[in-house]
Amino acid sequence: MSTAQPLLELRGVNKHFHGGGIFKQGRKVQAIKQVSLSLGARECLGLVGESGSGKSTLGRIILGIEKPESGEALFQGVNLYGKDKAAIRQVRRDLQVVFQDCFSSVNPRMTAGESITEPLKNYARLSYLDQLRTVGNLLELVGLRAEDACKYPHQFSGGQLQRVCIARAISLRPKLIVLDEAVSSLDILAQSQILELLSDLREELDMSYIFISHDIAAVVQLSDRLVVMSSGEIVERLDNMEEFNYLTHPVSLALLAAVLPAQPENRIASDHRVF
Ligand SMILES: Nc1ncnc2c1ncn2[C@@H]1O[C@H](COP(=O)(O)OP(=O)(O)OP(=O)(O)O)[C@@H](O)[C@H]1O
Repeated sequence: MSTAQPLLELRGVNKHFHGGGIFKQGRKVQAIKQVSLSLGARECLGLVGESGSGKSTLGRIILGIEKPESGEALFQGVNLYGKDKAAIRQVRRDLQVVFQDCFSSVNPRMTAGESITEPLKNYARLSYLDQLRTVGNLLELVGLRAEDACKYPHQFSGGQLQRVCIARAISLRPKLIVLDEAVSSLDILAQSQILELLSDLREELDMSYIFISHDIAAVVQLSDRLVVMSSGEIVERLDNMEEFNYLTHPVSLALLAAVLPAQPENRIASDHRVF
C-alpha cells in the first residue's frame, strides 16, 4: 500500500443544522454523519446522492467554508479548521470550486476577464499586461477566445459561461476543484463538452476533482471512484468504476434507474445494467 499522504482526507466528519423559519426551535438535521474519505493527487471522486443527502454540505466542508462539529478535514496535511491560519491560507489557494449556476456565480457587471482575474488578485500582484496575457491563455485553455475577455455574462451561452467559471477556478492552478453539480444546468451537448474539457484539463494541469452530482451517468464519465450518499452518510463506495453495474444499495439503484434508457428494448439484459 502506498504511504503517500492523500491530497484530501476527511476523518469521521459530522455536521448538523437546526431548522429555521418560524420553527426556530425546530428539528435538528444531521446533514453529515461520520463521513470519512480520502482523495489522491490527480484523482476524481464522484459524490452522488438524492436531493438533501448532504452532497453540497460535504463539498463546503471540503472547501473549508462549513465548519464541521466534529471530525477532521485535512487538505495537503493541513487541518482546514485548525489553528494554523497561515497554513490554511496557503493551502486554500489550491482549493477551488465550480458551481451549478454559472450566471449567479459571476458578477453581471464584470467582464469575463475581470471575473477570471479576481482570485489571482488575492494572491499575486500582476501588471496589466500580465493580466491580459494570463486571461487570454486561460480562455483559450477552456476553449474560448482571448477576445471573449471583454464580454459580459449575458453575452455568453450557459456552456460558454461555465467555461469562464472553469477558467476562473483554474487561474491559480489549484490541486483540487470541487465541481458542485457543475454540468447539471446545461443541455446534453454542452454537458458532454464540459465533461470532456474537465477531463482534458485534469490531465493537463494535474488536478483532482470532487464531482458532486445527482446524475450518476455524468459522474461515471469523469470519475475514477464513486461514493453514494444518503441522509448524510456514505452508503456505498465503488473503487473500480468498471464495476458500477454491480452497485447494490437501494439508493444507488434508484440513481441508476433514473438514467435508464426510456425504451425497455434498449436496456441491457441484467436488471440494472445501464451503460
Ligand atoms: N444552511 C442550512 N441550514 C439548515 N439546513 C441546511 C442548511 N444547509 C443544508 N441544510 C440541510 O442539510 C441537508 C443536506 O443538504 P445539502 O444541500 O447538503 O444536500 P444535497 O445533497 O446537496 O441536496 P441537493 O442535491 O438538493 O442540493 C438537507 O436536509 C438540507 O435541508
